[in-house]
Amino acid sequence: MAGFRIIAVGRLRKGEEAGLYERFAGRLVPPPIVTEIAEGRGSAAEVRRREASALLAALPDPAFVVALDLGGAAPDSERFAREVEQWSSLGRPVCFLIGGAEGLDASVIQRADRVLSLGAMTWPHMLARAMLAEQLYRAQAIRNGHPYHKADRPYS
Ligand SMILES: C[S@@+](CC[C@H](N)C(=O)[O-])C[C@H]1O[C@@H](n2cnc3c(N)ncnc32)[C@H](O)[C@@H]1O
Repeated sequence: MAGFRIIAVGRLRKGEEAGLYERFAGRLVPPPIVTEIAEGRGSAAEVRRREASALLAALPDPAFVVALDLGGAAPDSERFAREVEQWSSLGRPVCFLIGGAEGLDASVIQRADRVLSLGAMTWPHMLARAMLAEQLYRAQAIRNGHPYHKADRPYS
């Protein structure tokens, strides 16, 4: 399967979030390519707009864009694994976009082919990056029948 790209606002500094991200991203074959966008300045709307221009400019052509946003659909892990496989079969670079403290601008949501929620709670963007890496690794485990994913728990 071709690799994923993560285009995210902010710099992941050495620390616990980076360790968590590396733990899962390092198990992905191939590991994701990460592009980091500088945090915008100004009012919340300006920040979103500036970050949106940089995020959209960083997209390769013809990207399949998955925007991480609270307003998106929240599939379970098995469904996410199936979707990831389907997106990967399109022959387009699959790019996950993660916003900064002010969230993603409407223009990014409009450009997205899919808007993905990690649940109804708001997570810090660096944690969202690590959680995305974990779910991509889980999707890989589901696809490969690896025991990392215990499909029947907690019900069996
Ligand atoms: C601190 S959050 C932004 C919060 C902002 N007030 C909003 O409502 O979008 C930073 C980024 O992390 C990601 N994020 C945080 N929680 C998320 C969730 N539950 N689902 C999907 N993405 C999330 C999104 O990309 C978001 O733009």
